[in-house]
Amino acid sequence: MYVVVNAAQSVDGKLSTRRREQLRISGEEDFDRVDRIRAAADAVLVGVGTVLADDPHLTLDEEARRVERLRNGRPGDPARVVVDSTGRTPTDARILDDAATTYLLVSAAATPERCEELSDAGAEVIVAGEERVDLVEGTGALAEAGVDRLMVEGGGEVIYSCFAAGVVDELQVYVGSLVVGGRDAPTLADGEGFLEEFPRLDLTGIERLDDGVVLSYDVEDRS
Ligand SMILES: NC(=O)c1ccc[n+]([C@@H]2O[C@H](COP(=O)([O-])OP(=O)(O)OC[C@H]3O[C@@H](n4cnc5c(N)ncnc54)[C@H](O)[C@@H]3O)[C@@H](O)[C@H]2O)c1
Ligand SMILES: Nc1nc(=O)c(N)c(NC[C@H](O)[C@H](O)[C@H](O)COP(=O)(O)O)[nH]1
Repeated sequence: MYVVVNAAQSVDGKLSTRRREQLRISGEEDFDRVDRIRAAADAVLVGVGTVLADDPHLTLDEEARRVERLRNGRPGDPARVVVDSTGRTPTDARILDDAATTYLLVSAAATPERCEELSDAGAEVIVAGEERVDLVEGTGALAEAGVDRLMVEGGGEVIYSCFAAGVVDELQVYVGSLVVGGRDAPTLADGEGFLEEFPRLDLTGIERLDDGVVLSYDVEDRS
């Protein structure tokens, strides 16, 4: 499986404000770039923190891209994936509508009752890990379900865990020209943080879009 992480951050590395409310960092050109990455992916993954904060839909904005996928024998929209240890995704979340398949990666900490409620609401529930979702196991299960190309759209906790699990191949970051600040605002990679063996990146592209810049990287020595 090939995994590409995409996020939009302020110049000081924040994904949103300290209130963890959705913040529009990207402009039109960058959202179009995001839509292109989604269109190339078999599935788009977010953490439950992002579902609770943003209630994202994660489908394609551009109808022509949906038509092109269908013409190539693929589902019109990529599948959606939520990393959600205990199954906190609301059953009326937009991500659970019938626009595309939605996988919920839960851990053994999710009760069977909650898993049943979520599968009744339309989710394909996959158990991976004991307390928290194990992303090596979870991405392995997605690969078995036919996901060859996975896009990770955040948030900061899940992006950190993807790097810690060694599953990331590529990172694209849009740096918007604003300062958000706040020691508690989510950043590109939160979690516990690395003390050694920092993931090293190879800068492959710099592009000016809207009033910001897209930085593209390959991950070196993916384990
Ligand atoms: N600017 C952007 O590109 C962008 C993208 C996505 C989200 N966001 C913002 O980020 C914030 C949400 O990010 P976040 O970091 O709070 O949440 P997140 O989306 O990264 O979800 C984290 C949650 O997932 C669950 N989880 C289960 N297993 C896990 C594992 N192995 N590793 C990590 N998490 C695991 C935990 O409940 C954890 O709290 C919101 O404010 C949202 O608006 C911004
Ligand atoms: N690329 C990008 N630029 C931003 O400025 C921003 N706030 C996000 N945020 C990502 C987050 O995951 C959002 O929830 C989804 O971008 C919403 O996706 P939908 O439109 O509902 O499909 N992403």
